[in-house]
Amino acid sequence: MIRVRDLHKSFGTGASTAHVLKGLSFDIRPGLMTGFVGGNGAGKTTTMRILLGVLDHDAGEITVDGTPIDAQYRSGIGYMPEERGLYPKMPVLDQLVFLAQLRGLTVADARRRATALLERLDLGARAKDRLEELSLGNQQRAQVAAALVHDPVALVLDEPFSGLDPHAVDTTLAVLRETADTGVPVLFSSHQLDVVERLCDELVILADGRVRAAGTRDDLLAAHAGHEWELRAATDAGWVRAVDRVEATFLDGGHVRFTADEATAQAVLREAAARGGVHAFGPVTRTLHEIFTEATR
Ligand SMILES: Nc1ncnc2c1ncn2[C@@H]1O[C@H](COP(=O)(O)OP(=O)(O)OP(=O)(O)O)[C@@H](O)[C@H]1O
Repeated sequence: MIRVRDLHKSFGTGASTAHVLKGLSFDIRPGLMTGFVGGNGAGKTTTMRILLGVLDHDAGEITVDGTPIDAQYRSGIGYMPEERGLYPKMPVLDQLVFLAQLRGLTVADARRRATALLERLDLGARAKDRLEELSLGNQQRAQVAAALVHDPVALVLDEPFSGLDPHAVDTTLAVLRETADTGVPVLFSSHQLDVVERLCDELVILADGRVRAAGTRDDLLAAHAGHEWELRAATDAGWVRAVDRVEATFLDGGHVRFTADEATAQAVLREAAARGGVHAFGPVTRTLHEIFTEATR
């Protein structure tokens, strides 16, 4: 497991110092896909660069299975940087083979792995094309292949799904999922909450240099469930406002939303039934989008 603890990072000096990471802590578990989400400038790319060692941190600790991360482990990480980084003029297959060789694979193994990956990512037919001849979405897939080609010990991917059509998202996801299933920790950042919600096992929500919420989607939904209820009564529900330990958050005729503990909510339900009937009643379910908006406010 990769463990990030109390990470701090500032840019600049004196009055222009920007404290970007302010004690960031989270885990990237082996075999799971961890989605790293946060608004623009939250510190996702900075954190990933520190993980890869291309940027130093000011304080804090990163460990892998309990020991401080080192250059050897870092050299085995598959990284897809925000600024991308393949050569536009070089054929796709050739540069994947080159990258894999740089990471220690033999030419034969490099070629075998690169060819298989391109096939898996639906890019087999473009293997001999120069990168610049590919559409942006296909270039993106080639970047994913580049992060995977050397059989990485971990994956750190900055916005791997941006610009991909839904089919390409699914294809890429399947490849990443297979990699995670071999026990590799996978961290990917994304602005697309719907994509993250669908694709990742765990989420880390970042705001203002700190982790604001983390866990599985269900953990987050449960932790932020609050105690809000929705009642659709057959008759006017204005009386709910006067009930002890109840706070109405929305009221329109027989439709009311209110916060209350479970027992009080059940008492409201019984009262509504006695007053003329109930069409619907239940807890208000939150969306991940609402949780994200609240956590990053
Ligand atoms: N080399 C640098 N020098 C100065 N400031 C920097 C540097 N790199 C990042 N920053 C600042 O750090 C903050 C966090 O940036 P970072 O790129 O990590 O955010 P992010 O969460 O990846 O954002 P986005 O989603 O927009 O890519 C920003 O305010 C950015 O301007």
